[in-house]
Amino acid sequence: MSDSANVSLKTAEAASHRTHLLKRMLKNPTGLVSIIILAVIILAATFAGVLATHDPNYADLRNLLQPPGGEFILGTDGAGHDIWSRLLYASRFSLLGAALATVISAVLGVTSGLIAGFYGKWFESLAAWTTSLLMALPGIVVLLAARSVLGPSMWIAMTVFGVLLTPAFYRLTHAAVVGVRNELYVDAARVAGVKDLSIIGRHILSVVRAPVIIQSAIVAIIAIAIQAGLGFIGMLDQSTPNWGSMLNDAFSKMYVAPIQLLWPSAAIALTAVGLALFANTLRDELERSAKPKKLKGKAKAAADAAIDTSGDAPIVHPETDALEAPVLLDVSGLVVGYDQPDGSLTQVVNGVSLAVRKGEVHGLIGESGSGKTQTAFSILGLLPEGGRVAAGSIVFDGDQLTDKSAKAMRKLQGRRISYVPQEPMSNLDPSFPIGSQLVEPMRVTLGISAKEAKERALDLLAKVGLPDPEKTFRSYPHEVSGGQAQRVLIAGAISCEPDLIIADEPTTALDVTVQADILDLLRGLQQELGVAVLIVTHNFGVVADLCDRVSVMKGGRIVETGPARSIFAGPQHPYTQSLFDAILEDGAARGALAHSSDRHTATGGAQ
Ligand SMILES: Nc1ncnc2c1ncn2[C@@H]1O[C@H](COP(=O)(O)OP(=O)(O)OP(=O)(O)O)[C@@H](O)[C@H]1O
Repeated sequence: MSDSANVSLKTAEAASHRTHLLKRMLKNPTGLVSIIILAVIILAATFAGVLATHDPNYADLRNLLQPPGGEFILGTDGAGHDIWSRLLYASRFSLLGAALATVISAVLGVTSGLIAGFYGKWFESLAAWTTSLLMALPGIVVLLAARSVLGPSMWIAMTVFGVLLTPAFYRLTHAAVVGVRNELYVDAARVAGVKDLSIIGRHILSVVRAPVIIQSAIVAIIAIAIQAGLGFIGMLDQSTPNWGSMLNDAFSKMYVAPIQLLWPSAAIALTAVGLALFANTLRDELERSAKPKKLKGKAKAAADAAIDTSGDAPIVHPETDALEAPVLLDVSGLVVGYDQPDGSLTQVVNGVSLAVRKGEVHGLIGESGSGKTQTAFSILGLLPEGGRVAAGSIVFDGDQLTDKSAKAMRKLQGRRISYVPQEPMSNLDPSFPIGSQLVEPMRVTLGISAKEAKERALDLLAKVGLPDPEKTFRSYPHEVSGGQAQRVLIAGAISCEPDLIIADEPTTALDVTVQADILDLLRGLQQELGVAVLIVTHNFGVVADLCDRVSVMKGGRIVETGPARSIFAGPQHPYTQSLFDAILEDGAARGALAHSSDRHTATGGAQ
């Protein structure tokens, strides 16, 4: 596609996104109310010259304090001004003043927050110092001082006020940017040569967008209130009507014509309500459009009706050993999918069936993207947002898991089904010592005391081969190696004596020698505890080392399944053959599957 075609496609997409956003805002009752309120106020301010029935500054001394109606729609004030006309011009004045303060504080605060957060260094120190200084200044005193030095102009007051409120935007932008500046995707974009401005625009602005929208509404509302306050005490230019001076006039005639207080008060209150509701709805709708959509009712039924599980049946190898153990986990016809905005379902697992017997190690092997993790996450009840089990069943020890609520699943997670993740480091919280991360789950799940949980944690750390359990217990995650962190997570996984451990590529993030030790550890523990293991891998070497049974996945389907030794002896599906060839090219499997029915045992020290 040519560059110009690309550009026009992007422009069209952006325009359609904006139209969708406006449509969604209008469909949302709160959004609709806020848009109506703000539209009325903005239109009144814009067309004040047309809508006003009198000159806002013309004082008709024959018509003081007239009630609403007739020639004077909202009556006249104590000086004979037409309230309707003054209210219209005052709206223009107040809205523009609030917009000026908001734009100044947002532009200064967001820009400095982005630069300080993204680049740090001296600018961050300078910005932090300036922010602290601005926050220490008493705002109203500065405004009064500015008024006496620079005059009664509302524009000057709102400019000063905008600068004073800069820290509000700076702090939230800075905090959000610091939170994402070291994310791996930001590093990856930097390494890929993406320019800083593009990284900020694409990865960082999207993070600060929501809080900035809410902050803008808050600042605009405060600016309107401050303006009204300054007008009320007569600190603003008297030649231009403003809501504050109208309030002051009404206040002084409160006992004679109390209704006059209503008009400027209603204008201020309605504007504040309109801005707050508008910002909330805009933020919600923007966030909603960034999240995957969950289909409901008829749309869900239609998507489910279109589920496609067609495809070749898997090659099933006959049982070579008479396995006596009963089935612990029975997955049947599992379909996992992600609902799409157009009402369709993107299937990522297409009718997977597999069974894991008590005490057996079942390998789920396949290329990247074949659906192994999605299958494992469905069993754990941990599918990412937007994903769902669209068909099929997952029966664990006689219990149907697909019907269970998230709360009911939490009773199984950790206690009866535990999980060993792929990336040990990102699964430990860097803010807490390792010991507390083992102790807390045990206290909650097993209901034991802190002392008992600590003793148990130290035993477990010793059991998973960590040379100095006391030291590891006190260490923070950054103080241990990747291999040690994985041992800690394995200790966590067995801490509540589960019936099934789901290990998702538990050695992928580790170096080769550590991988071997972790596999040895898993095998040793599995044999000692008799726990069933479903191990996700893309490596037949791991299968050779650990597994009794294997299911080979490709494109969301199981293509071949059976006892590991039988598949090793004669892989039948071309895809299984290619996976098998890959391991032979890399070197022989460590396991002794090809020679013996006993999986070999080796020892390895902690890394
Ligand atoms: N949150 C998501 N939304 C939509 N599709 C997803 C999501 N997560 C995964 N997928 C899709 O599901 C498919 C299967 O992914 P899965 O993570 O199960 O693969 P995998 O076999 O475990 O691969 P790997 O070995 O790389 O982890 C992929 O095509 C992926 O694009």
